[in-house]
Amino acid sequence: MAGLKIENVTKAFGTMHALSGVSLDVKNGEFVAVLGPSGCGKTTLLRAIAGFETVTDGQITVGDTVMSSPSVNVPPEKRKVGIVFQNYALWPHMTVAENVGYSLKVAKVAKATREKRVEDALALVDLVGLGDRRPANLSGGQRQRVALARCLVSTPSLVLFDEPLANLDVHLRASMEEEFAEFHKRTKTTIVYITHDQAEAMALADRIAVMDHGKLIQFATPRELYQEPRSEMVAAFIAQGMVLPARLLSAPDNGHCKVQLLGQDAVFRCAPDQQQVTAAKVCIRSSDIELVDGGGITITVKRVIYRGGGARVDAFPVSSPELQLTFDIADPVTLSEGDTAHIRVKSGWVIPQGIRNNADRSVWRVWRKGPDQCRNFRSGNQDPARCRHQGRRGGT
Ligand SMILES: Nc1ncnc2c1ncn2[C@@H]1O[C@H](COP(=O)(O)OP(=O)(O)OP(=O)(O)O)[C@@H](O)[C@H]1O
Repeated sequence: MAGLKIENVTKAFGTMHALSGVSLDVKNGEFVAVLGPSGCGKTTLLRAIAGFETVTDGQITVGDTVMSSPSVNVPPEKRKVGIVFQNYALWPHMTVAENVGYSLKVAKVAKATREKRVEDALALVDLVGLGDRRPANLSGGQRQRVALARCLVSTPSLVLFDEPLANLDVHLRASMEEEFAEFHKRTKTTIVYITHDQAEAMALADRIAVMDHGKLIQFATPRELYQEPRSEMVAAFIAQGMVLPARLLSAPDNGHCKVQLLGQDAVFRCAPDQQQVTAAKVCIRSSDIELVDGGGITITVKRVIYRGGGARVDAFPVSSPELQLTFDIADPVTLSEGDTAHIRVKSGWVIPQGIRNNADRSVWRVWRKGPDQCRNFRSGNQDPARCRHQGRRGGT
């Protein structure tokens, strides 16, 4: 197995930049998920790593070998990169063993060696004894494992998964998730796993690369993405965090800042180098909200959905009806639509404002691109802090 280094990769289709300055360092044996909304560039990145797409700029290295750059393009079959596709792509007229051993047969590997390697690959994915079956006589999960064995048989340097569970029903997905996790633990294969399903990415990956509009927004562990999102996009995308405006009342002290949120003072977690800005954005999770008898933030309940054991409540603060708050309450559920209630926000995270790494820099570009340079072209909001720092900050 080998590591993968993606340095400043850009891929343009005419004037359309499917990838813009993407950098990722995947360690040998690491499981990295690439996550993002539809059209963010996941498939283009996978195709560039596999060699199906050239790069316009930047460099892709597997182990010590440069595979892609504007002047180098190692063909896919010479990259030793295995791919597991969403639709399995198995030959229906071949047995499982024939499917798995096909590439070795084409490469004219001797029969005895071929059989041994097929057997070993089937053992790796727990399919011993099923070599004589045809794909039609396998379950969806077993077919996906045959596809994985087929890619492992040629001892790849790394394996790319292209939304491998997208075609499976919800129960099978859960059990395949477990199997992939177990497979990775056992074999320490370097894996790049493309998905738009964040639960899947969170469950499987050592680190997750969150992409948006062709850019890498944050590359971090699942826990860090959840607890310390470095941008509004990541905060809102991961586990549907609530992004709310707040006032920052103090400089960071031991990883915490005083904030004023919806008229209430609170102490939230913040980056140690959080800048002193007046207009901050904070991210809170439903578990950060608790009902209180009185005082706190007054809310109006918009919707209550019973979920067994309790309910999910959508509400808005009376002082800022344009905002939405979502939280869970346990049985017995006493709230209903139109009720007034009071909540307290126990904790939260101040979304950092500043640039510390490549992923953050790409967010900054988002801010600079609007007709007004201090306007976020996605949210349409203006941020005075961005305007103030604009003269100092680089990045285009
Ligand atoms: N060959 C191409 N020619 C022109 N534009 C392309 C081409 N391939 C991809 N794109 C564009 O590049 C952007 C990124 O596409 P890509 O397929 O990589 O996104 P994705 O994140 O995989 O999306 P999805 O999750 O929907 O598959 C999209 O806007 C897409 O239309």
